[in-house]
Amino acid sequence: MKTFDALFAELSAKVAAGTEGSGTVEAVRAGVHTVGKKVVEEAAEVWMAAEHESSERTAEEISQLLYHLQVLMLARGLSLEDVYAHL
Ligand SMILES: N=c1c2ncn([C@@H]3O[C@H](COP(=O)(O)OP(=O)(O)OP(=O)(O)O)[C@@H](O)[C@H]3O)c2ncn1[C@@H]1O[C@H](COP(=O)(O)O)[C@@H](O)[C@H]1O
Repeated sequence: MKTFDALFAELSAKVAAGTEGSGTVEAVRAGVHTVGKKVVEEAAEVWMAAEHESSERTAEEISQLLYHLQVLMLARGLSLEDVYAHL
């Protein structure tokens, strides 16, 4: 099972390598404005799933929000440590 840290390491490596065919690389190239809108969209989907859908659907939407938050971190050049420092 993939963890938050393992996903971030995977995405960081893809962005650093500029891996062609990677949706993450494409999203980071699109920039903070585009990724930020996706974060807001995914957050709304988490809210709706939590209120109206199953626990499994909610967990799935949360996983997508976590992914898009990591893409936003990469687009801003933030590390896990930058964020963990505030937890
Ligand atoms: N965990 C994820 C992940 N979660 C969500 N997403 C993206 O978020 C989208 C889901 O958003 P929506 O629910 O809005 O679905 P959608 O409306 O059909 O998607 P869009 O039309 O908005 O792209 C998916 O289509 C993926 O593009 C993810 N994309 C990639 N990953 C993981 O990231 C890693 C690297 O992926 P690549 O960069 O694509 O190689 C791999 O381990 C993947 O499993």
